[in-house]
Amino acid sequence: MSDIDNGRRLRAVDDGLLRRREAIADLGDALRLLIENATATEAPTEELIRAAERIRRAAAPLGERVRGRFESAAADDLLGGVRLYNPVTGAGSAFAPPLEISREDGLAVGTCTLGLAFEGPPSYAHGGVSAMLLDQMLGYAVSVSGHPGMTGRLDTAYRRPVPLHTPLRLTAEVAAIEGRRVTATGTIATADEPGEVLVEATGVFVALRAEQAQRLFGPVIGRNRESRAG
Ligand SMILES: CCCCCCCCCCCCCC(=O)SCCNC(=O)CCNC(=O)[C@H](O)C(C)(C)COP(=O)(O)OP(=O)(O)OC[C@H]1O[C@@H](n2cnc3c(N)ncnc32)[C@H](O)[C@@H]1OP(=O)(O)O
Repeated sequence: MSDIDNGRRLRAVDDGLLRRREAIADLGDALRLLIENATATEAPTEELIRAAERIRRAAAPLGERVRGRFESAAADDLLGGVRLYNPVTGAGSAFAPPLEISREDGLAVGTCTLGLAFEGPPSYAHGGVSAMLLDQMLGYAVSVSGHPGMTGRLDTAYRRPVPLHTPLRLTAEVAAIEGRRVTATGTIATADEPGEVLVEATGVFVALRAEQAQRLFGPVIGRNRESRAG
């Protein structure tokens, strides 16, 4: 195959991957709409019965070819940090708000709006959801600092309830690095009142020893390398 043919083939692969990622994000949007509407609905009972049938029919073809626990999604790039089904940030995840994270002057800043599916106390977010968002925020700050690790401890202080249907602003930053331990702190506030902290968290992330990483993730990383190569 000539270099030009090779280039065309590579571009076709890239276009195919891009198209698949867009399709996954679009399916994720549809699923999130479904979850929010199914949580908020006061439609007649007959409509609920019909909807359940239609949803089961729509789900069936997706279940015909599935991956197992140790296979990452074909459209993911594990080593490159692309995780389309991350339950907090993944565009393809039905559960994910999704939280969008970027970096602003060394600070990780996240934005999302929580719907009724995330309700704990009436009209406010479930406390576990706030902890999940902060775990991801802190984990992101720790990863981009170049010292990735797994959450060993996450302490959350719930100062005020987190309102649903309200744009939120989250922050996170690394506070200390001591050997394999990285401490990070983070907050949740509303976008309108970023100075009023609703929830704050401190997390300790522990870098894995090589032997630990191999034991926990060896099978997944091995398969990811194989699929990249082939
Ligand atoms: C650009 C790229 C962007 C990518 C973005 C990606 C974002 C991803 C975001 C993802 C976010 C989601 C992330 C998730 O959801 S991670 C999923 C949730 N976490 C887990 O499942 C972790 C389960 N636990 C373990 O695997 C082990 O216990 C770990 C790995 C944590 C420790 O292992 P191990 O037991 O072998 O450790 P060690 O005994 O050798 O101790 C080592 C050091 O660590 C200190 N220590 C240990 N435990 C704790 C503790 N609980 N509190 C405080 N400190 C602790 C210990 O004192 C010692 O310190 P020192 O004595 O050396 O000073």
